[in-house]
Parts: sequence; C-alpha cells; structure tokens
Amino acid sequence: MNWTSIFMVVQVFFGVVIGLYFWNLLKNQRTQKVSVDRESRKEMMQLQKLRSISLNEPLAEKVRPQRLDDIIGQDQGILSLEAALCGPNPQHVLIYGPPGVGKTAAARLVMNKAKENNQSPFASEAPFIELDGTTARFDERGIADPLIGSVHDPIYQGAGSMGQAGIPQPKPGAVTKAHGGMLFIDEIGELHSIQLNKLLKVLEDRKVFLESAYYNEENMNIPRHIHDIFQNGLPADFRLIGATTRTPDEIPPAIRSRCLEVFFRPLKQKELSTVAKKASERLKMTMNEKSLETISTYVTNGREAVNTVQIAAGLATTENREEIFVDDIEWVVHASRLTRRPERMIHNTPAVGRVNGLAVYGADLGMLLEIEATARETKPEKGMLTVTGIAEEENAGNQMRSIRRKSMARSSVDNVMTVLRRLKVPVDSYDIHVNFPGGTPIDGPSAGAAIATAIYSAVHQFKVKNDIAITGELSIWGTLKPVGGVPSKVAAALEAGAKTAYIPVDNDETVLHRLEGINVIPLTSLDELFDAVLIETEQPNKTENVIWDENQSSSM
Ligand SMILES: Nc1ncnc2c1ncn2[C@@H]1O[C@H](COP(=O)(O)OP(=O)(O)OP(=O)(O)O)[C@@H](O)[C@H]1O
Repeated sequence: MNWTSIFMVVQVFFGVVIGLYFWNLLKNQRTQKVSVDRESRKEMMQLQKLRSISLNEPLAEKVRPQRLDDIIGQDQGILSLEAALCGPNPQHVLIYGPPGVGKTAAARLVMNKAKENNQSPFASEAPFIELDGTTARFDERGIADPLIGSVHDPIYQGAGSMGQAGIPQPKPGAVTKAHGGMLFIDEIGELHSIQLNKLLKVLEDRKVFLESAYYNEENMNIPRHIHDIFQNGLPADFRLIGATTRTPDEIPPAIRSRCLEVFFRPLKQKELSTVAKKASERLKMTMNEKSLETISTYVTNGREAVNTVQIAAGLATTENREEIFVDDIEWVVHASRLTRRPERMIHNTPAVGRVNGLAVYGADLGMLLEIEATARETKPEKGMLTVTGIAEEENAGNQMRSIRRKSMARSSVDNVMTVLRRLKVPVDSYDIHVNFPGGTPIDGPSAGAAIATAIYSAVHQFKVKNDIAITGELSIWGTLKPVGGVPSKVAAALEAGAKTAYIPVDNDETVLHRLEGINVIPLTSLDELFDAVLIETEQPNKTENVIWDENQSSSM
C-alpha cells in the first residue's frame, strides 16, 4: 500500500466519524424536539381541559356593586373621585378609609364612568390594573419587581434563547401594564420605601428606565426593541389610585403632595343594613327587618355585611329555602366569632362627673368618648390624681420617624389640673379619679375641654347634661383651642344621640351647621362651656368662676 492509499483510508475514516457525530447530534436534537413537542401537547391538552371546567359565578362577584349608585354611604368620596378622575385632566388620587367600605369597588366603577366622558383621555380599552401593596415584593437587584418592572439578565435560569445569546430581557411591571389607564394600588401605605421612591420617579417621568449590567448599546446581537427600551424607557403614563387604611400622617408627604386626597367613611348601622339587603336581593333571597338589624349590630363594614349574607344564604340554600332566617344570621355571627358593635350612645340622664367627649381615630373616624371623674374631699393640698383607662406611653410619628412619648391623654389631664388651679378650683384638696372607660383610643389634647368639665363637675357636684358632646383643646390659660377631625366628631355625636356639640370657635365652619338633628355651638372659653353644659341644681361650694385670658396671665 502506498502513502496515497493510506491517506485516503484515514480521510474516509475521519469523514465517517465526523458524519456520524453530526448525524447523532441531529438525531438528538430531533428526539429532543419531538419529546418537547410531545410534552407541550400534553400540557396544552391539560390546560384546555382545565379551561373547559368553570364553576358558576362566585357569590362575591354576584353581590359586587355594578354601578356607582350601588355603593352605599360614600356619596362625598365618590363625588371627589369623579371630580379627580372623570374630567379632561385626571389627577392621581389617594383614597383613605377603613377596610371593606367600598374603596376598591368605587375606583373600578369610576374608571368606567371616566371612559364614558368624550373629553377624558382614557380610551375605551384603557386598562385598570390592580396591585396589592402588601404583596408587591421586589428584589433589590432588580430581578423581580411586579410594580416597576425588571430585567431578566442572561445569567439567570430560564433566560431562554435570548439569554443564551447574552441578551438582557426587560419585563414590564404594573406601571407599564397600566399605561393609558389607571393603576390601583391597594394598601399603598404598605409599599416598601424603595418601591415608593421608584414609583414617584415613574410618576414624574411618565416612563420607566430599566438598567442591566448586561446591556451594551454597541451590541448588535441585541434586538432593536430591547435597545429602544433601554434607551428610551418603557411607557408608563397612567393615573394612580392608591387606597389605604392608614391615616394621612402615616403616608409619605412626597406621594401625598402629588395626589388628590379622598376620604371614605365608616358605614353607619342603617347603611350596613342596606348593603346586606342589596346583597340578599342579588342572591334572590329574602330577609326580614330583624335579620337585617342583627347583621348591622355585629358587622363593622360592607365586606363583613356581604360575607355574612353569603354564608347565611348558603345555609338557607342547603335547606331549599329562599328566605334567610334570623337564626341563620345568628349562626353565622357565632361561627365567624363576630362581636357585637359597642353601642356608643349618650346616657339617658345627666350625671355628676360624666361627660361625652369626642375622639377621632384611624382614617378620620369620629366616635363618642365617655369621660368619668370622681372627687373625694381630703386634707387641703393632699389630694391625689389618678388617671385610668389610658396607655401610660404611646408611639407617635410615622414609618420614617417614630417617637415614644408620655400618653397625650395623661398630659391633657395634667394641663386641665393647671387650668382648674388657676380658676381657683380647689382640685388639690380632692382625691380625683379620671377614667376613660371602654378602652377607646384617646387622641389626647382634643379631650381637654371635656376632661375639665368632668373634673369641675365632680368637684362641685354639678350634673353635666347628657345630650351634649364636647371637643376642644385647652390652653393652660383656659382658652379653647382648635382641634382636628371636627366634622367626623360632630357626625359621631349626632349618631350617638347628642343634641348639641360644643366646639372651639376656630373650628367653626358653615358645613357643620348643615347637619340636621344636632346644634353646633362654637365657644371661646371654659367659662362659656361650663355655663352651657353644667346643671347647677344646688350650689354646694361653687368657687369663683374666673377665666384667665392670655393677656392677664402672661403679665404674671
Ligand atoms: N359602601 C358599600 N356599598 C355597597 N357594598 C359595599 C360597600 N362597601 C363594601 N361593600 C361590599 O364589600 C365588598 C368589598 O369592598 P371593597 O373591596 O370595595 O372595600 P375596600 O374599602 O376596598 O376594602 P379594603 O381596604 O379591605 O381593600 C364589595 O365588593 C361590596 O360587595
């Protein structure tokens, strides 16, 4: 055999080996593709099977408000929402309010109303994207962020063929999905501060810029649309509706200043009955007045009212009934461990040392705050002061800055004692006990005038009228200073059966006098207040009723 023949044999041999290698590779790829196709077909069939199954409409869907008129008791809030969102220049909105009072339902329906307006920039197909601030978690490296969007870098698992080619892939977040429409963020107050700052930036720019260490504008492998996204940003022009159960002072000022603030209020007992009645009608069930009243004495919001009706309706249906009985409601109430609403109603008779104060808590919710005081004469200057029913210390501030301070209610009582001493009330010759029954949250200073009335009444044994309610801070000179939340407080006083509400003169507004059933009287000093609310039956040891004005006192 000569060299040429040997060379040819080797060449043929290598040719066969290389051919076999590629043939094998091709075969493997084909087998892989066949098995991927087979797997995909199986999954597709499974998916279609799942899609072919559907239960009937959940009851919660059936009873959900379909029109803005179906939302009970939130006329003012809805009006503000419409003003903010339905015109030609919609604005960002923050909705405050307790849970389950119709914030989400109203936001959804207002979107539909906005679309009906020809001048609205929202097109008929404008999206309404919902996100929950409590679950919108994100990764600080930007791998996942359902709110702002993220970039899948090629190194991450599942980056697919683009990843294999070294291409970073932008993934749009809710801000981009909401482009041209509304982004509703429930519990916006729970968003992480980093997310909130990113959101502010998006609101400012009306687009989102994403970043990746794997992006290189010179890389010709990267498709045009990805170059475009990295260089020009993803569109994110939307109107934000943030809903929160927190109070305005707990929301960062930067977001508040960009939004119109709208308040939804807690529902009254009668309104909760109406929500329950409408829900039962939608479920084609009947309920008598007693059943509706039972629901409204146990539930605290619209969602609870609707849920109670749904469970009771389920019970009735299993027994082939079309009427929900009061027994069904009582069963649900006990099974769901609902507790009876505390009845904060005024007392039937005037009493010594008992005063109706007014408090505000949560998202501007007003409530009657009972204050009790007793006074037992002791040796001169040996009197002791006891305050019960309050926290000794409290946390104040917001997420950014929190402080721990002496209870404001306790400080209020101390201020009152100083004022009464100045009024020559012999408080130091009495053991005085001030109690705030019922574990009501007390916002401190605004109860000053009511606390002073209770102590003064206890020391002088004058009864306090029972059908009045008082709010107002007391300066240590004895003048009444303005307080917050007066409209909600007056509304709560009316609800509790009070006929007259005494407020500081600086809180006087015409809107307060439009309320039917309650007389609102603005006052400037404790002197006027005592004259108005104390019943001077006998005069055991009334001391000189001197009111100090600021000028007089400052000269001391
Ligand atoms: N004011 C209301 N009028 C009629 N139905 C109501 C009202 N409030 C609540 N509901 C009922 O309760 C359900 C839940 O209410 P919704 O989700 O709108 O409350 P929310 O204020 O957004 O609560 P959360 O803050 O917990 O999200 C509604 O779908 C509706 O059936």
